[in-house]
Amino acid sequence: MGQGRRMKRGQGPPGPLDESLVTRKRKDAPAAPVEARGKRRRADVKAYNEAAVKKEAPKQRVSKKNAPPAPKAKASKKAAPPPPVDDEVLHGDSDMEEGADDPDVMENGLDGANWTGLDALGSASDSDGPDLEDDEFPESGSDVVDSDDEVRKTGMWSEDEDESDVEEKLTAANIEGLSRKLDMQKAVEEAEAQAELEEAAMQTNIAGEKPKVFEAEDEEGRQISTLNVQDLQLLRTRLNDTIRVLDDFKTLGEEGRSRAEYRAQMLKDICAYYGYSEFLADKLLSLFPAREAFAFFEANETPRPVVIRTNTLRTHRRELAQTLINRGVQLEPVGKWSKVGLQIFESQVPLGATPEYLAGHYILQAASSFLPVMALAPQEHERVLDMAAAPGGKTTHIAALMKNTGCIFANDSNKSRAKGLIGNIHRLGVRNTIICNYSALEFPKVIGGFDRVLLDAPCSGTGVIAKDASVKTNKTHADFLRLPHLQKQLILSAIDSVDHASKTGGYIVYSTCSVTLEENEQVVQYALNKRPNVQLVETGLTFGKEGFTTIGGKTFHPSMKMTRRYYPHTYNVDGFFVAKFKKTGPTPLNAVGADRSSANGNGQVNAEALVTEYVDKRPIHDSDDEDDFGGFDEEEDKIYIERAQRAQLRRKGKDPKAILNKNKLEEKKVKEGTNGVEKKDEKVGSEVVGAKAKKSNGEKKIKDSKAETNGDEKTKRSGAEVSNEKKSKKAEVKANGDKKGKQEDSPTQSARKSAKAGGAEKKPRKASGERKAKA
Ligand SMILES: C[S@@+](CC[C@H](N)C(=O)[O-])C[C@H]1O[C@@H](n2cnc3c(N)ncnc32)[C@H](O)[C@@H]1O
Repeated sequence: MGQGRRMKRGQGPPGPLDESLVTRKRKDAPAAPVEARGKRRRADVKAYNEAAVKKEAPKQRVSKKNAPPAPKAKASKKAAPPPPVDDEVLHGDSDMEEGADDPDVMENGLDGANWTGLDALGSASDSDGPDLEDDEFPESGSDVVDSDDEVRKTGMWSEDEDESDVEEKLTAANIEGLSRKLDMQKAVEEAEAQAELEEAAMQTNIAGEKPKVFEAEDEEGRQISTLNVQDLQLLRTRLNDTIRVLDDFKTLGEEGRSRAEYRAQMLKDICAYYGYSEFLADKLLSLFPAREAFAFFEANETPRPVVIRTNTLRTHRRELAQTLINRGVQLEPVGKWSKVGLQIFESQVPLGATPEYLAGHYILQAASSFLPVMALAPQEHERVLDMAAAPGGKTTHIAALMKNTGCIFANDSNKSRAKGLIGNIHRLGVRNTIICNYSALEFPKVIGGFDRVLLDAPCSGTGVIAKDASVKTNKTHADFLRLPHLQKQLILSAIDSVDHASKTGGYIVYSTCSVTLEENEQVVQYALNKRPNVQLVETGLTFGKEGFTTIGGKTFHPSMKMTRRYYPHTYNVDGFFVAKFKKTGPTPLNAVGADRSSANGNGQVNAEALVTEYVDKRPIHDSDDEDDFGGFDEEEDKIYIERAQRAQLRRKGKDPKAILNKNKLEEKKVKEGTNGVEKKDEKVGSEVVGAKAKKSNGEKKIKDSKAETNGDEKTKRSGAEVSNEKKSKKAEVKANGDKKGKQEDSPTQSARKSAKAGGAEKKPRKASGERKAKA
């Protein structure tokens, strides 16, 4: 925890829920701006929001001292009108099992702070799909997968109630608990607001007077640069003054001082006040105008609301809400933008240990983590790859949207995290998911041809500083080289793993819980440069700021505005980034040189491209359009396939010679016409051995891929002197023994390499050498 955070008033465990907001929310239209409250930080954020709306420099200081009196929300239970008719849903992202280090993991603290309100963010996107509709109005015998009927039938809502009835009752049940707290909260806030006003009256600069930001000493003669714990208030005052000046530099700037000097002072003060390293504070400060940056840093000091996502594979939202309310949980739907989430205001039971939690009726998940999955919009019966899936918040959401149909490959390179993924998948009743433990860089060699791919990339976590304050100080320049490099490689893997010809999909979603350019726009731009066969498309998300097209002298492709940015200070969600691509065609052979650098004024992407080792991750296509990728050498493939078959059969204790000879005989017959139609795929026992069989399903694909790899490796190891019988025999034994078969090249790649290395005619010779060796 940084110094600033430690020292700051009101820091530490999440504060109590400000229920005045809840009441206000019920009273006001959902999209109404949240009223300022007594707490200093929130007043600052409000001031920022107001300034942004009015687009004029605030005349007064922004701090709590200067904030206008906060209108008090009426706390009375009676005063609360019925809730909006539209059903809002709350959801969260990660599970408690997800581990404290996971950005998705929610803190246990409950804080209702919601100054812009998750409920004011537009309506749920289509991607929440019919599941969610069902969730709203479940019929008996609906699509709930597991039998938790006893939990579901609670009598709060009868079958024939309409939506508004349901909402009214849900609200009524909640409001009783909420209003008690509201009364207490109201009294505290009024006292606090009054104190702040008095304090502000004493300290506010006279309007129009130029703030003296660069005074070396405060009025008591202390050096401002050596401000200590007791001087936080002074630091804050100076921060406010600096921001005022930067807002209206012409009028308020001191003579002889440049903007850069004020900015440098602000940077210094932010580091001191909030406890950031100068490196990171500078990076974050550069993303926003001064006032907005301040709001961002402020928001990072407050926990985000606790949210749970209803698992529609097991229950319906309103039934879950009813059950939890009965257990003493105060909750409310998150907003119209999602139909599966519930925002938790207070709970008398640990949310990670309720019977409903253990039965998989919900998962604790940050609201922002819904967004990439909503953008992905997986369809029933599709094949979906979640490349970095652990601990599974998004995988299980995808499974719910797909109603447990189709097939999800949930991959994570971290074995222990993958175990958490397994746990969540079981708990939530997901049955359409295969878990893998590869580096995602190995895709699509592991398996490709997906309808959709989600890459929720490993990142620096600058969007979740409220959850993990260590990010403030532990991120270095090296991290912002290493992570973007990995992200760039991963995004190419993601693109190459998608089937551009998918009838229902062909989409890739890239997301991070970071707000830096390096991990977001620059990665997306890199993908556009390297893969001209993708383009950005709308995410379908109903809120979020547009991605940057120009910032700080950098220029990105105009379509970057279709990406979405989320910030704690604008939406009260974790900082997040979401981009959606559509793959429009196969990756061309000249992908390395593919360049859209005209879109990038600073040439940065190209420079990076030069130092980025190109890894060919084009999909191993098995369809008829393989020629698009340079074509196959059938003869050569046959040799590889045979080797793989032999190895496979030997592993199974069968005699490869006998079986393969028999096959050859049959093949000969077929070719001679003795056997009717020419067959391409043949079977040995129950094993599919034809290269083209891999298109039939994922499992077969993996088998073939492994088999091919064995053959490939063997070729490599035997080298150009395969005529040496001993060597090739050894190589074969080695390759066959390598059951796991660390995958290296696909047959296509291998063919390309060998063609480059010295002509196709060499290969058959090698192979015949090996055959001789075996004989
Ligand atoms: C942001 S987290 C994913 C959170 C997950 N999508 C969810 O919703 O629960 C990033 C994950 O990437 C994994 N990871 C890091 N490098 C990887 C790689 N090269 N291949 C696959 N996964 C990787 C990490 O282990 C981590 O679990």
